[in-house]
Amino acid sequence: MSKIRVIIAGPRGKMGKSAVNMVHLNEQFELVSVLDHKHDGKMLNDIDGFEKYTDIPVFTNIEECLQKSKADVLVDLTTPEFGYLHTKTSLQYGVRPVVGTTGFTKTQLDEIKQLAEEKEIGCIIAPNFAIGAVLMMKFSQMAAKYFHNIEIIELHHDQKLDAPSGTAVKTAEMISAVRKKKEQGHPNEKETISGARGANIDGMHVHSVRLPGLIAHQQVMFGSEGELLTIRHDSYNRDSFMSGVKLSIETVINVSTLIYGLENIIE
Ligand SMILES: NC(=O)C1=CN([C@@H]2O[C@H](COP(=O)(O)OP(=O)(O)OC[C@H]3O[C@@H](n4cnc5c(N)ncnc54)[C@H](O)[C@@H]3O)[C@@H](O)[C@H]2O)C=CC1
Ligand SMILES: O=C(O)C1=N[C@H](C(=O)O)C[C@H](O)C1
Repeated sequence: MSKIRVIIAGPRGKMGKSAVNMVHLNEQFELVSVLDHKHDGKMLNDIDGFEKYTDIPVFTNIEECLQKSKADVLVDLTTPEFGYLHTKTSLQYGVRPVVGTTGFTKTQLDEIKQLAEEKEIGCIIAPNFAIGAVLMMKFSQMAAKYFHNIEIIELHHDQKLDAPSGTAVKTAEMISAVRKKKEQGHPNEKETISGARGANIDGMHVHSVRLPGLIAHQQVMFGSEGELLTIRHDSYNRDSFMSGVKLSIETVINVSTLIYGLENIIE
């Protein structure tokens, strides 16, 4: 069987570095190029820390990268603004996106879905690639059938650009799909300082903590009379996300629509 040809966008980032290594170590994948916003025309092994990855060109222009690389899959681990541009352009060129980048709006997700369906090629957008985090979301969805009072607390490193996290938004969406419509807290509740009750997604409140030293953590708290259920997941390093990236690359080759969330592909 021929190898799956992969481009990684954002190779020098925290996630990008782990993804470059994972693709390099997997025999069924071939890293054909990387998309960066610097180092155009260089080879990846010219960049400090990447000496062992030979014969991999660096592009800064997405269209040139897609035209020259003959790739099957583009893995995007960049920023909300560029991740969206890369995903759309990749679909336009018939290269299947696997997107870990978070912070897309609902409208952007709808546009991407429409484009993937028009082009009849797969696209996977996974707000969280860690299997434990996907289980945390699924368990939260199960618990929400029995506990209707829910607060979500997500905790991340202080370099994160988007808040709330993609995982928190996805968790709230999955809960909303099974929970009767409900506004959390007292009906007459008033914030004396704006933001005190966090973001409100379908009546659920989401609190974003940003601190150096943290990686990626979330707890979903379910309160009821005399009891509290807390479902928590912690990622302690970026390798925790790599089995999900690998599964997504393998899966995106065989689908022809947008899959939003790894819970739709893990059994
Ligand atoms: N789905 C998941 O499981 C996970 C998703 N993420 C998301 O992945 C994204 C990246 O996260 P980190 O690696 O922690 O961030 P980071 O800031 O360490 O890396 C982002 C990289 O993107 C690069 N970049 C920026 N603009 C670019 C452009 N126009 N073209 C190419 N590269 C560009 C930057 O140079 C940087 O190296 C974020 O949106 C984050 O929320 C992070 C961890 C897990
Ligand atoms: O920026 C991060 O680090 C992470 N982002 C994703 C999110 O927004 O949920 C996934 C994970 O939480 C790490």
